This record gives sequence, structure tokens and C-alpha cells, in this order.
Amino acid sequence: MLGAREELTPMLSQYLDLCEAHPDAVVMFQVGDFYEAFCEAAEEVARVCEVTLTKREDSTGTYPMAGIPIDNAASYLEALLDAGYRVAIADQVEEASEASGLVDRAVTQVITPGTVVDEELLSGATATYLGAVAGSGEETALATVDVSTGECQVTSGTERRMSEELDRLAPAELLRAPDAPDFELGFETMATDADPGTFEADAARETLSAYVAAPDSVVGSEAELRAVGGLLDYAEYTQGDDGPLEYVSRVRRYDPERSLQLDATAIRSLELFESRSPRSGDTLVEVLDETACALGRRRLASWLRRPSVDEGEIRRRHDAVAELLDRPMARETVREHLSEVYDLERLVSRVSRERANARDLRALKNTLDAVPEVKAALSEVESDPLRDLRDSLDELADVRELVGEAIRPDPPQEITEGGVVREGFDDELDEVRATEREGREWVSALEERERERTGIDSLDVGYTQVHGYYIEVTNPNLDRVPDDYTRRQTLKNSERFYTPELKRREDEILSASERADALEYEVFAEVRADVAEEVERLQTLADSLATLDVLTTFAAVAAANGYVRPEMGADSVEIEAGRHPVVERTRSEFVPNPAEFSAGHVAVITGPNMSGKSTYMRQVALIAVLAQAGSFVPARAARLPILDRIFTRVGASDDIAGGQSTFMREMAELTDILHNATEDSLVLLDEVGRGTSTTDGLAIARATTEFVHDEVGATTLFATHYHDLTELVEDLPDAFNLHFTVEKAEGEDGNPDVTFLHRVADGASSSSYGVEVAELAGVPPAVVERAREYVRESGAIPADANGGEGPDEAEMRTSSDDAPAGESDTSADAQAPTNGRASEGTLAAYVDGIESDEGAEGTTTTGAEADVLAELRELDVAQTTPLEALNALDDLKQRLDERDRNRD
Ligand SMILES: Nc1ncnc2c1ncn2[C@@H]1O[C@H](COP(=O)(O)OP(=O)(O)OP(=O)(O)O)[C@@H](O)[C@H]1O
Repeated sequence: MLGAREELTPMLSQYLDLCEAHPDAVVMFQVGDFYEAFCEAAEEVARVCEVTLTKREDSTGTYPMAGIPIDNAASYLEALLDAGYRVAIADQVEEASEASGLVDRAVTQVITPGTVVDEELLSGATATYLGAVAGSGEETALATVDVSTGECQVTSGTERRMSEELDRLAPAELLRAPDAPDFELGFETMATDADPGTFEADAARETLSAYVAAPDSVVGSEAELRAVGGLLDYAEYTQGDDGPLEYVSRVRRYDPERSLQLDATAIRSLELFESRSPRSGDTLVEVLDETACALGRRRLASWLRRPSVDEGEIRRRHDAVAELLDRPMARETVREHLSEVYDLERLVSRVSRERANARDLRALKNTLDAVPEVKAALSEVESDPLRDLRDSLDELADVRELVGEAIRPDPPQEITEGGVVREGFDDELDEVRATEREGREWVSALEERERERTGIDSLDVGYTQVHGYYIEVTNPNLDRVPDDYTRRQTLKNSERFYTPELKRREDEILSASERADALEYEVFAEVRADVAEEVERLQTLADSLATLDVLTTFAAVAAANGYVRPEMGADSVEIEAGRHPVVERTRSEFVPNPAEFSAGHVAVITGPNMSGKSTYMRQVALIAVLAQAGSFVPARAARLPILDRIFTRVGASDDIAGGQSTFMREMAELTDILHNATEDSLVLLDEVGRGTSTTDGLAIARATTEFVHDEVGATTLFATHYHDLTELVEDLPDAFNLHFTVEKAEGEDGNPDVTFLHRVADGASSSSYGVEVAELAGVPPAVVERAREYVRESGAIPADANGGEGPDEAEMRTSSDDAPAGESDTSADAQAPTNGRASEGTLAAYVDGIESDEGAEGTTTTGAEADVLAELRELDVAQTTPLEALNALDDLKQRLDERDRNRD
């Protein structure tokens, strides 16, 4: 088609020019009320949007064509975005009636996943980011912008840190400077090849200078400068290349270290925003999201994604929540008024992009109306943070008044067809409108006058779009028509006429009406431009309202769910009667549990399947996240340290299936923890090692526990079914055992009936009740019985990773037991693992071998084993890649196997 360009019609040629200028996008070309695509693009559009593929025929040939209605474009555009396309919107930029030949068209917006601004395509709850990476190594920079609100941020650090930050923000579209690393990302994004030149320092400085007076002063390095420059240049391109985006009023530099680090794995496994299985129900954000407006909703997500590490800031948030909790009236009044607040950030950006219509301006006014009410509700507050917030609320009375006086209360969607500007706001407009009104009044009185003058009672005055005003006379009365009537139209039973005066009035009305519409648009655009001048003040207001919404939400949630203020800055985690904020909502009776973890201590948590280990560990982490985000926490009391990072490593079968082998992934995540956890971190390890053979898994679990204890010093909770691991605690001064208790009664069939108490207690558990859980889950009785036989035959030592030493009467509190739960069994537990110690070849024997350097009986540890153990101890896990770890394990295992063969 391109080859025959000169033979094309001017319109198709114009279309192709735009396609050439936007080679990475599908150009949707306005033709009247439709956006059309032609040729190959038409075929794609028809397929993706499920619209009919039609044909366009002109003097030069026949071309495929597919169109979507402009009025209803959002869902089609969404389908194109979802299918991985960028869409360039080519609008008619002059009135068809004014065009001398071909109507001029220009790309006014390139819609891409990271730069959508249309309300219908955006989610209110989460920000949609466009990201750009520049630099590499230690000096890697990441810049992000939310084009719908103008929030622009930049940060830098090591490649690893930036990769984590990317995971956390999950931009919908990512640009890379030529020198940027090719990250492996854990989320879906559109990779966009932006013009490499825009990432060069000089070009970037030039781009940024349109936003800030001294570009180099707002960024921390050249990499940051380049990332922001490339980013904003592309953002401008997508918004029609119309110069700088006014509503990006600041570029905020931040340091990810200044927030509690939660990588994508932690965010996922703690189920902050998404539940890991459809069954598991709610997420943390759902429990907390009682926000009144979209501003608060996004702020809440951002605080949860990035809880603070600034003790002062956390205290300020807690102070505010405490006072709002004490003032229910003020709180509810604030929330009520905040619910009238529109999405101010996006509204402001539409105003500034000249995309706001009159309804948007009225929404802005309604939002501003709420501000004095909110301030009044806070008039009595005493805490510093709330007083500061209240005082920072700018009522923007000037803007509110301007919009109130200029724009009608209930304007139409369209801004070019009148009905937008209030009377009394613009004299010229009022005059033109008066002329129009007078004309119309004259016409409406005409019928009466003409009936009187002609004596024709059935005479009608009417109007059609095509013929204009007319006087209609039925056929039987035609003889009474006066001389000054001129025939306009003949119908079956009547004739239509006009008079010179009617014609004059008609012209007057039409021209006044047209002029009024045009004037209204002009006045509207001026008002909008005046509002756009106040972008920064409006953004500051939006910021304060967002914060206030989240703080009142925290207070409302605390009031509804019985949360308490945590004391921050403690040395250790001390939680009295803590609860899991999400699980407690789905369970009718949730059992609160205490937590006491000194900094750097390792708790090995055992307990039967389903007893509550994972819930407990996550509950500790969620309480920390909530506290550092500024919320109160589900507990009777809590004293908490300020954590720098939370790591989670959950067992293989709990994992969402990824492309990687689950074991490889487990090891990669473990490596990450061992490398990066600090003394201020909280590490949750849930069944580490489960993804491989029992022997290897246990070895890894032991080595990991030792390493975390000796080298990392992070507060660690390790849930495991490797009961043998509980013995390790004896060798490690800062490690201790916890377990979950169950109640056992003898069932009618003589087998144990198990009730989960979900209660944590000191000491180790020695039973897993895997068989009982299987029975509870409905595994057929024959299988359950057979399993019980196997357990008995194995001398109470199960052969799988879920094993413990089998039901151990001494360890379990029976229902007739008088002792309080979790106490009577503790001392027995400590001995439990030594009961029934198995002979060589069993799992326990293997661990025995590992534990005793000298060899417990001289028979368990052979020379080969001792070598293997020595090597295992030598292994610097923190310096070992997952692949090396696998190879090392394989090697160790082979040597042990060889030893076994030699023995045979
Ligand atoms: N404190 C609690 N109060 C009430 N119910 C609880 C409590 N803790 C956990 N549960 C419920 O018990 C079930 C099992 O909990 P969880 O997954 O934490 O057990 P687990 O010990 O980690 O199990 P597994 O070893 O099989 O992974 C969950 O459905 C949860 O809702």
C-alpha cells in the first residue's frame, strides 16, 4: 500500500503519514463519530475489538476498514491495550465545516498501558505507573510517573534494589535507557523502546528544565537525571507531544531504604493486595479499605506497600489515629465529607491537560465545598499531626468561587454545545443569549398572533432542523393565507410558509445561538485555564485529603475491630493476644496468640498440619506492617521494633506456580534472604526445604537455621514439619522452640480425634497428625487406616517430610487433662524427639549423624559422612548461588550414596 502512495486519496495518505509517525501504535483515525483503522490495522482492530471488518471503496481501490464509536470507545481501547497494543488517537483538529479540503487530523494522545488517563480505563484504587530505568550497577536509577495524577518520583541504588523497587511498584509500562539492565521482572509490563537520545544527560536536562528551575538539584545523580528525562519525554509524547505536562508539578526523590522493605514475594505471601488462592478470601487491603475517597484508597495502598521506618513519622500517624479514635463524632463527620470528595488528583490533571469538561469543574467545586466542613469537624483537635493537617487544608476559596459563579450546577457532558456557563458571569455572553431568548419568545408568541390575524384556528408554528421555522396551514384554510407568506414546503394535508420577519428572526436566533455556544466554550476554557494555574495548591490539598482519609480510616478500622496502638521503638517484638487481621474476619472464633521475640532470636515452630503455624507467623508480620504503615494493630497490646525489612519464604506447595522449578525458586528466595537480611529484619521461613527430598530438605533447613542464627542475626520464625530441627535449638543460644497445641480424644473407632486449638505454646511438638488431618479432609477410610498401619509399622517415624514421631501421648494434652493448654505438654515435648529414636537409615538417625561431630555411637558417622558434614558446615550459603547450592547438594548426596553402596 505504501508503494502506491501517490495514488491514494488524500485521506488515506494522511492516515499513512500518521501511521509512519507512530510506528509502534495502532492509529485510530477520527472520521466523524468513529475512530477508524484501515488495511492490516483494520484486520487487527476487527479481531481484537470484535467489530465488523468492512470495506472502504474509493477511486483508488478497496481497503479493509474497522471502526469503533467515539462515544463508546473505552471498552474497545481497553481490549486493544489488553491485547498488547499502543493506540494513537488521531483526532480531527478542525471543524469539518471549516476545512477547505481534507480535515486536518493530529495524534492527540497515544494510549499505552503505562500512560492511560481515561477515567474508564483506570482503576481508582491503584496507581498506574510508567517507569524508566537508566544506568547500571551501583548507579541504577528508576523514575516513575502516574500520568493520570502527575505523581513523579525517582530513586536510585544497586540493580538489585531497583529490581525490588520495580517489583513493588509494578509499572504497567517500562522504558529502558540503552545502558539499563535487563531485569527479570515478577510482574507483567509492556516493554517500550523509547528514543535512546532522550536518555542522554543533556537531552534529559533540557526535558526536565521545563518542569523544575534547576534540574540537577532535584536529582541525586546523572542516572536519575537520565531516567526522569527519558520518562517525561515519553510521557509528553503519549499526551500528544504538546509540551511539558503542567500537572507534573514536582519530581520527588526518595530513598527506598527509608521505608520498610517488602519485596514482591513478601507482598504476595503476606497477601497484602492479592490473595494467593481464590479460597483464602480477603486481603489486608480489603480489611483496611474503609476509605471514603479514591485519593485515600491510593494512599492506603501506597502506605501498605511502603510502610515507614521513620519512628517520628510513625508516631505522628499513631497520634492522629489515637485522637480520631477518641473523637468518633469528628471522625465520622470528616469521613462523611470526604466521601463527597472526587478524585482530585486525576481531576486536576485533566484540568491541566485541557481535558476537563464542565462536569469535572463542578466536581472540583463540590470537592472544595467539602473542605471547610472537614476543617470545621477538626476544629477541636489537639494532637500536632491533626492540627497541622487541618491547618494545611487550603480551602481554595478563589477557585471554588470562580467555578461556582462561572459554571452551571448541572452542566451537560459536551462543552461545545452551550448550557455550561451561568448567567451573570460574562456580559457579552448574556447579551447574545438575551438576543436569542428574545427571538425565541417572539417566535413562540407568533402562533397566537397569526391565528388572530388570519382567523385560522388550526395554524401552527413549528421548527425542523432542515427547514427551520415555519407556519403550517392545513389545506382547507389555504385560501385565507396572507400575501406576505412565502411557501416553504408542501405536505400531504398542509402547506408550510415563512414570512420575511420570521426568516429574519430565525437567522438572528441561529446566529445568536451559535455565537453563544462558541462564547460559552471560550469562557469555559478561560475558567479552566485559571483553575489550571492553581495546580500546585490543588495537588497539595489532594495530598492532605488523602492522608486524612487514611488516618480516619485507620481509626475507624481500629474502632470496629478492636485494634490497639502499638508502642514503637522497642528492642523486641512483644505482642499480647495478637490476631491475624484477615483470618480473624473469616473465622467465627479466632484464638489470639502472644508473641515474644527478642531481636535476632530464632523461633522454630512446630505443630500438626492445620494447627495455625503459618497464620501465626504471618500475623506477626502483618502486625508489624500495619504498625509501620501508621495503623493500630489487632492485639491486646503490642511493643514493636522498627523493622527494616520483612522477608518471607513459604513452602513449595504453597507457592503460586511459576516458570521455575519450585525448588529452584525456593532456593533463590532463600539465597536472597541470607544475603540481605539484617539484624533489624523479620524473616519468616515456612517449611523451607520441603521442595526436595527429606534428607536434603532437612539438611538445608538445619544449615539455614544455623546461618540465620549465627551470621544474619535477624528475628526469625521458622515453621517446620522437620521435628528433628527442634533439637538444633539446644545448640543455639538464641533459638527456641514453639509449638501449636491440639486436643486429642479417643474417637469411637479407637483412633484419635483431633481438635485444633490454634494456640501457641513453648517447646517443641513431636506429632504431625498428618493422618488425622487426612481423615478430616475426607480421604477414604481405607486409605486412612492403611496409613495408620504404616505409621505404626514404621515405629512411629513417618517416612515423609510431614513427619514427626507419630502420635505421642506424652506430648498431647488430652481433653481430660487438667493443665492449661500449652503448659502441661512443654516439658514432655522437650523429651519427645528423643523418644523412639530410630535406628540407622531413618531420618532421625541421619540427623543424629549430622548433629554429633564425634558420632553418637561411632556407627552413625562414617568418615565419608564426617567429610560431608565438614563441607556442609564450610559452605558459605550467603555466597552460594542456587545452582551452586544444587550442585553442592548433589555432590554431597552422591558421596553419601556411595558410602551406602560400599557398606552393602
Ligand atoms: N489462631 C487461630 N484461630 C482460629 N483459627 C485459626 C487460627 N490460626 C489458624 N487458624 C485456621 O486454621 C487453619 C490452618 O492454619 P494454618 O494454615 O496456619 O496451619 P499450618 O499449621 O500452617 O498448617 P500446615 O502445616 O498444614 O501448612 C486455617 O484455615 C486458619 O483459618
